[in-house]
Amino acid sequence: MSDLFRVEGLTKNFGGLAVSREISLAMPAGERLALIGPNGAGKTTFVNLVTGQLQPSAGRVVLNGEDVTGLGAVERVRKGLVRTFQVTRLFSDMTPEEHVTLTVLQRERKATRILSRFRGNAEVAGEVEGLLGTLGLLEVARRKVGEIAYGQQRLLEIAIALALRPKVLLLDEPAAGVPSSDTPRIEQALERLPPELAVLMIEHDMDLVFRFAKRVVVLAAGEIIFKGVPSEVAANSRVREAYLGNYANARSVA
Ligand SMILES: Nc1ncnc2c1ncn2[C@@H]1O[C@H](COP(=O)(O)OP(=O)(O)OP(=O)(O)O)[C@@H](O)[C@H]1O
Repeated sequence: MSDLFRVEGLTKNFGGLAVSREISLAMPAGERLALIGPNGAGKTTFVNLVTGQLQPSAGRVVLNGEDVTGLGAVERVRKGLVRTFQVTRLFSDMTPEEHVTLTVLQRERKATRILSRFRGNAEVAGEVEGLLGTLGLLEVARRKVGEIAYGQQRLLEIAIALALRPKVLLLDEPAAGVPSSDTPRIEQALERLPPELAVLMIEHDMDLVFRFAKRVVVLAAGEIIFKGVPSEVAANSRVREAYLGNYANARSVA
């Protein structure tokens, strides 16, 4: 019962198609969990069910012992369930500093129309600087988002999510679309996430998954087919068959 977060029997049907089938898993504070699986396995649907973008056909989402299944996405964010998206949703004419400042003000329910008034607010500015620093974005804090590297844009999404003070953070493919030369930057930023935060990451980059995750959950056809530590996952025959075969063979993982 010490789990910070858990889902029980989470099920979603689209018409006759079962996209999530009785998914149950729990995360303690400080968790670093990777959710992997082939395209169409239902990973994004799962995140949508957790964060309230979708309502389940059956099952529960429980945060800090509270059943939040009936709550909408905004209420869940306020309770600490926060996500990033597979594709960036930023304003190209605004700077990282402005994005994060607006998010902090929104969280505090301050009027965001008067952003300029808060620029000089030391408390807000200090928090924003800390968040941008955690994600390695201080050097581009005042550049327009449209002018910074795509990898930095993905990191800014995480900074924005952190500005909402999550307890559970769901990262939907943080390295998707990022050139491989930039993935170390993403990896370093992920290492600096607050230790008490529970993080669930969907990712196809297996090197990143195996370096980041303490535990791995494998989804195939809407169902969990494996839960375990990274060293076990590559050796599991069901997982190799469903997903990892090519990766494991390429790396000679026994
Ligand atoms: N709104 C919807 N209506 C009907 N089917 C849907 C809907 N959303 C998703 N699906 C189907 O559910 C299945 C799971 O999709 P989902 O996007 O969750 O998979 P995924 O594991 O995130 O895939 P990817 O790795 O490609 O992002 C797919 O077959 C998809 O076509």
